[in-house]
Amino acid sequence: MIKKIDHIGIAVRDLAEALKLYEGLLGLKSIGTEVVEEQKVKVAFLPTGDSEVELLESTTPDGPIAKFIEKNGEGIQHIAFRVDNIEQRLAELKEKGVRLIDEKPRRGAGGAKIAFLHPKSTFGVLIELSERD
Ligand SMILES: C[C@@H](C(=O)O)C(=O)SCCNC(=O)CCNC(=O)[C@H](O)C(C)(C)COP(=O)(O)OP(=O)(O)OC[C@H]1O[C@@H](n2cnc3c(N)ncnc32)[C@H](O)[C@@H]1OP(=O)(O)O
Ligand SMILES: [Co+2]
Repeated sequence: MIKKIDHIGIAVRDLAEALKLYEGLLGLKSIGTEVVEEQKVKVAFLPTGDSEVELLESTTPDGPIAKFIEKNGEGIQHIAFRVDNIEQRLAELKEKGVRLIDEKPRRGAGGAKIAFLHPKSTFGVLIELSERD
């Protein structure tokens, strides 16, 4: 079902400041920033081998990233797994009793189809499933 870790999502207050560390000091290279309106985030993706780091800054005080930082401070907010046939994966997980945040895929960064599983049903980790061509 899962092909690889697609990305690790890290919530930050200030994307430009975070890039100074990830690019300037750690030497990763952002492949570009993008606003994903539906998720109320501005993101940058930095490839690390076969997986990526996703830095997320909130675009509004009430978005999921702003709420996460308010409660927990900055840090790892989700892990994303690459899957095929996301609709079928979601249907199977739902049938097995896993709590879905998204019953149907939404559009994520780069046009990927994404859907989140609720951390209360995944041992405390917010899991994103991601399918892209
Ligand atoms: C652009 C895209 C892409 O990659 O393409 C993205 O990644 S967008 C990435 C940003 N988008 C998202 O995260 C969308 C999916 N997330 C959501 O729908 C929400 O953030 C929820 C995960 C449902 C949390 O909602 P909300 O903050 O309203 O609820 P809450 O604070 O009362 O949290 C309910 C319980 O879940 C826990 N909880 C909340 N967020 C968590 C997280 N990130 N990891 C682990 N646990 C978490 C809380 O501690 C709480 O547990 P206790 O009750 O024990 O205290
Ligand atoms: Co993500």
